[in-house]
Amino acid sequence: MAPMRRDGAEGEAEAAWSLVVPLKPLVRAKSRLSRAAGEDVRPRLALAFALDTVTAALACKDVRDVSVVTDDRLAGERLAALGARILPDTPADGLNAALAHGARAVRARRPGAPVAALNADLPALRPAELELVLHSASQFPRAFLADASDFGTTLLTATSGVELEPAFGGPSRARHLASGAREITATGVPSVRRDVDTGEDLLAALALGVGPHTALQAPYLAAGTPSPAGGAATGTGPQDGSQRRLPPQVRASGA
Ligand SMILES: Nc1nc2c(ncn2[C@@H]2O[C@H](COP(=O)(O)OP(=O)(O)OP(=O)(O)O)[C@@H](O)[C@H]2O)c(=O)[nH]1
Ligand SMILES: C=C(OP(=O)(O)O)C(=O)O
Repeated sequence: MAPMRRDGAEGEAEAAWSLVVPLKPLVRAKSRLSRAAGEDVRPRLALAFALDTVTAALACKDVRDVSVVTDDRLAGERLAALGARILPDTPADGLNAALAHGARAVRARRPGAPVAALNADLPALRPAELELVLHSASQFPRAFLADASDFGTTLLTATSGVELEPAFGGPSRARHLASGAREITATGVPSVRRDVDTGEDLLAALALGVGPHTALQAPYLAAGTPSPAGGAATGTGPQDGSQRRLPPQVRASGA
């Protein structure tokens, strides 16, 4: 008998990854973007990144479901409306505890689930690139994808029956390598590696093409953000209302 797809139809088998996305309360999120975004735009950008990340993840055909671990009420409501499951951050003990909690919750419902932790700050994420990465990951018990700087990690996976053992934060590429996870070396997946921590990162994401939520926020950057040409923008910051407009490249939804 042909395997069942997640929509109940018969067809080609697909890996059914459960994704766990951690998200800090927006009031604290993306603190390194304060200078570039200003304090009013920063939490809105953090939410926009998460909405675009989760929208793209849910559109990936190898993703069965997305659970977001967050205590943020607004983010929880908006992400739930997209179709994500919201889990409170009950450990309240930082990023890795939140991810381990999310992975446990996923497997409490679906014991054999392959699980992937995905950062919430990937506003340029494209479903087809995520699919490529998850396909590579499915060949190893644990695997990870380094971020665009080759310093951190944007995605960590554990196939059925394998513990996730998340070790995110700072130089997590080296930590995940040392833990025995296999590094995913697939090329052509820049959107999955493009996390956004700084104004420069945001410009790089805009150049790749961001999702619609981020595109709505990105034009209103504070004057401290470097210009796309590499020079510093002039101005005195958001306090005096001097903000710079950048033309974001919005990618088509689901592209
Ligand atoms: N649920 C949960 N998510 C977290 C926690 N700490 C970090 N995250 C999330 O984990 C990912 C990477 O986090 P960080 O780089 O530490 O924080 P950030 O908000 O992205 O950026 P900075 O404030 O500039 O460090 C982001 O998706 C965060 O929202 C936590 O304690 N609980
Ligand atoms: C937490 C991580 O990401 P960030 O660059 O957002 O700190 C990480 O790379 O492990």
